[in-house]
Amino acid sequence: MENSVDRERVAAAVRELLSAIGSDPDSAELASTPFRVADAYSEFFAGVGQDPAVFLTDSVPVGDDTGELVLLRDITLRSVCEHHLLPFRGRAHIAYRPGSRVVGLSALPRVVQSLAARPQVQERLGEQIAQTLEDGLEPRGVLVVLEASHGCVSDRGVLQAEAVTVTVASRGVFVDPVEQTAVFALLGAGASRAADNAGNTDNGGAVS
Ligand SMILES: Nc1nc2c(ncn2[C@@H]2O[C@H](COP(=O)(O)OP(=O)(O)OP(=O)(O)O)[C@@H](O)[C@H]2O)c(=O)[nH]1
Ligand SMILES: [Zn+2]
Repeated sequence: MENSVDRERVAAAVRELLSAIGSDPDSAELASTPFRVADAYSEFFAGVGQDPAVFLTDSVPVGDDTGELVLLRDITLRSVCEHHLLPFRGRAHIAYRPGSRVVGLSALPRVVQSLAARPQVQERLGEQIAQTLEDGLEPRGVLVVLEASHGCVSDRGVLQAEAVTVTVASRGVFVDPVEQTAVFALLGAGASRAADNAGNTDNGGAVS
């Protein structure tokens, strides 16, 4: 997949950043840093300009007797907050009840990874994952639970190293809090935090 990150420009910006903080970008110790950071940014922002729908094109029809819950829990989540360009990381849980189509399980983490690899806020990321699945699979319902620790909350500012942000995004049948509860029960302890924070709207709740 094409990567839109311009490594040369990132490296030049990092040289400028190093100068701005009073370091010498030409010192032997920092000589490789600009391109190392550029390589890291190429990973962090590989999803910019990508269409995550491409990962759902191989969905397959299923019979009429489906519609029962599919849950892929504990998907590794790594993104970058758009406010501070610091990482936030944790887990994504995706539940859906199929309509007439299901998708290979690996497609779900690929959608997460694509949408996470761009400057994000957690609430929008969850909503975008839910909407991508809604549009691509036309399921009876989708529920996306994200749990993440934010570097900008843990390592600077309020310095809350233990704080975990839980967000919920729902579509279709999972807008109903009763339907959500069944998924939270399967998710166990992490899910009870989600349930506490979910509220009863289709946009879910968020606590930083
Ligand atoms: N809702 C939400 N807020 C976020 C997310 N990531 C970071 N933030 C918050 O965005 C806010 C940015 O606030 P600002 O006042 O503009 O920035 P700041 O002065 O660095 O804020 P502090 O972190 O409080 O020092 C902070 O409260 C962050 O905790 C996110 O994914 N969702
Ligand atoms: Zn931040």
